[in-house]
Amino acid sequence: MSEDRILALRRQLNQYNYEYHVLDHPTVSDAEYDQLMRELITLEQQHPELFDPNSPTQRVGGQVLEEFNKITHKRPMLSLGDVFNKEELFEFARKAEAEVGPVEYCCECKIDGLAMSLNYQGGRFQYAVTRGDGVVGEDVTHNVRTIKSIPMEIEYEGELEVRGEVYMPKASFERLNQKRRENGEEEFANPRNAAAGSIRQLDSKVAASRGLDALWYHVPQGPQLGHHQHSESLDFIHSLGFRINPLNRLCRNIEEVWQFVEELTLMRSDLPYEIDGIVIKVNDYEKQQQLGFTAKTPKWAIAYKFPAEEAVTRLENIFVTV
Ligand SMILES: CC(C)(CNC(=O)c1ccc(Oc2ccccc2)cc1)c1ccc2c(N)nc(N)nc2n1
Repeated sequence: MSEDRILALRRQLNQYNYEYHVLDHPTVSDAEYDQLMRELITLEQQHPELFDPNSPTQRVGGQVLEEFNKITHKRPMLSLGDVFNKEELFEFARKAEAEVGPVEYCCECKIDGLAMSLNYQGGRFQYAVTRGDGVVGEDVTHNVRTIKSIPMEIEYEGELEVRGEVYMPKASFERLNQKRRENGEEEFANPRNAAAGSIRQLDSKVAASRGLDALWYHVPQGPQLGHHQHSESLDFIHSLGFRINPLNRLCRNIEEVWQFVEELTLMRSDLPYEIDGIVIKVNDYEKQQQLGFTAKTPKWAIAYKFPAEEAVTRLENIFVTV
């Protein structure tokens, strides 16, 4: 029966997407994947009554919007306070530990992309919304659907929100600017601008061509799922089929956090994506609750920011030309 075949093909192709884009471990050849996809496209054309926006066939884009709708976040997407050196970082830790005693920290790369919130209901992807001003963002569902490492179906029946960063890998950025140079178009200044420009395309075929990816780090339901960011929350997000950053690290104290900062400072240029800092979070949710928030930012998390690279490059140029 065609409907059974369509549902089976969708499940199978979603599984192959997960293996290829999340596990980096495909179990079928591209040829076999393409053949199944062609079969599903044909069957869906014969059965328009079975159209499903979450079908694997819809991930290549094709929807062109007139404008972006706005969506109000169910919970605010908070911003982070910044620190710029070791002294300020240690002061952040001293203040937190003065209030709640010794704490462990979860350290995560601060990917230089754009913050995104995904909504799922009944195990199915519903919409994606940008951070915007933290309260209201733009509905970019049609473009986020083309990011193949984002699952369209998850094993979670209730309503779930997952937050993270959509970004353009350095390799995609180089390819895109190479193409723009060849077409005499203006190049993007950096991967962050390129990602923001791509996710704000009204034509999802353009977004689909940009090689965007995403990494996830927050579920507002976190405290209901366990007691720590690392690793219950991160493991939960990963178990649902989302990509999380393997570089996330649990640090037993602020000295270990500083070791991690020094390590990442050295390896930053070799990463496949740009980072503009490291996010350091008090790992225990009860202690996060005790520390609370300022007007706009958590008192239990901080962003350690790297010195801006282009500034360093410019200085080098000045010395070189002199
Ligand atoms: C820590 C948090 C701000 C997420 N947390 C939240 O957004 C958040 C939001 C409401 C919360 O609780 C409230 C619930 C209702 C009202 C107010 C707060 C708790 C956390 C954040 C922000 C940016 C991040 C980034 N660029 N990279 C990584 N790796 N992690 C990041 N983490």
